[in-house]
Amino acid sequence: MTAVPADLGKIFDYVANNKEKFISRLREVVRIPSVSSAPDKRDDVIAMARVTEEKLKKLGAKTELCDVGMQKLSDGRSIRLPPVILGSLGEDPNKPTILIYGHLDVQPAAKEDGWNTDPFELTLSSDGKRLYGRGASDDKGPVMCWLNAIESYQSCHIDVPANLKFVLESMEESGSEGLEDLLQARKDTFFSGVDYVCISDNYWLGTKKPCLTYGLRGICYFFVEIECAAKDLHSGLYGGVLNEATSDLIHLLDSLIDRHGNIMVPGIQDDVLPVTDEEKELYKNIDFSVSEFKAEIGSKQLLHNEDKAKILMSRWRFPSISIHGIEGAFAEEGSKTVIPRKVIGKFSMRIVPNMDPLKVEECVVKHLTSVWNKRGSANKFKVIMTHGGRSWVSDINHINYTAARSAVKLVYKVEPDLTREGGSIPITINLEEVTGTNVILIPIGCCDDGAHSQNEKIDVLNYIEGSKLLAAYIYEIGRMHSKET
Ligand SMILES: NCC(=O)N[C@@H](Cc1c[nH]cn1)C(=O)O
Ligand SMILES: [Zn+2]
Ligand SMILES: [Zn+2]
Repeated sequence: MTAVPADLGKIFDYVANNKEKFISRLREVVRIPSVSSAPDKRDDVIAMARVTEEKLKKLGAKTELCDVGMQKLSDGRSIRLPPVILGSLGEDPNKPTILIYGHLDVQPAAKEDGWNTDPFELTLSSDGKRLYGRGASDDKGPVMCWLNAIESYQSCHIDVPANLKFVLESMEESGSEGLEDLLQARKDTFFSGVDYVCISDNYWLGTKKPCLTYGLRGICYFFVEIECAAKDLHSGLYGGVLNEATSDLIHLLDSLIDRHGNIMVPGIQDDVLPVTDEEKELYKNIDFSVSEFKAEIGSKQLLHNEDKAKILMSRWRFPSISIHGIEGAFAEEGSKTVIPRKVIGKFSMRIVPNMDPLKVEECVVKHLTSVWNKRGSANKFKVIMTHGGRSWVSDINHINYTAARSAVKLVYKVEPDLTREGGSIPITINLEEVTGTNVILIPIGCCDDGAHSQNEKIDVLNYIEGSKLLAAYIYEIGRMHSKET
């Protein structure tokens, strides 16, 4: 393994010596409940953007809070979308320019959902190893790692070897509404002259070995709505006299996937590319333990039980459908005997390269409409795709990946695995298109961080070494780019 250059060594020491300060930085932002899907939290989402903008300004960045318009809510109201931060630090024509993307919004979280601690109060575990809190790993922790890295360069009086541009949005967990239009509007201004794009918004495949990620699935999100009455009804007085909305909905949802996880929507598999022999080889070398994976999710039996490649392919390169919930259905404690008047089923399909969200929409709407017509219910039926984002696969031979691999080796002293991921960051492909350059995902946290789940955490080690990693990545881009040009 190569030795750490002296300047980078100083930066690594600074990061290590400022662990407490960097943890406090994360604590301050986890405290802001910036839940993008909750309209009543919109002021907090905006506050989070303002606080982060101030932090960037303190580091000397030029910033702009960009208005991206209004959001139409399902009840017909409109509220302002949170602003997107565009920032730039350095404009040296002799340096490469890296565009950094991150998001400041989080998934909802409540103590009653089963958190052991207040989700919006960053809490250190008693052994001092883990930091619990919503957004600790997805994605406030990684965004703070960038700030920690820049502060470390500046405090060590070491020139940052790249110009940095930032695009920090606050609607990622809700389909990145407004961002695509902003990218298009600023294509020839802010987003021009970018040499490399880097995103830290995903996770290691396991808990021990770092990885770099070159592919993501896309996502098509659907609402299917059934209405059976003008008001909620007493099931003793009205049960047995009408087709209930919830039964109709469950029938529709059950038509999407079979017991083996096969998607039953006709046309969906048509565009999925066959697995090549070359691809099969790649899966063989990936460090992934099926038993650890099963233990992590707490599931006794998987669909492809002991087959590592099949499990990874099901997560990374085949489509899947998940049913997320039913709005309007009784879900609280107790035994309420209600017939809900209207229910909305929410499900999504993760999509893979060569699949088009518009075609997916067409297939799903056609399938559900046909199942509905066969059902013969007199109720009202509506299905819509609320957002559709494409998948993304990158070129791992680009200098962006060479620099990141080298950075991982400098920090973690291992060669990273190159992975794809089943989650979606739909804006990734737009960032690639608008800048016309390569995108890399550098994950900071571990697979067991519990993003979107109860007790989300980031390991102190990942947060601190992650700050070093991003500093080393900037360093290696600076070094390799000047060699290349
Ligand atoms: N860390 C990335 C992430 O969690 N992305 C979300 C994106 C999304 C799309 N629609 C709703 N959320 C994901 O679920 O993959
Ligand atoms: Zn995220
Ligand atoms: Zn997320």
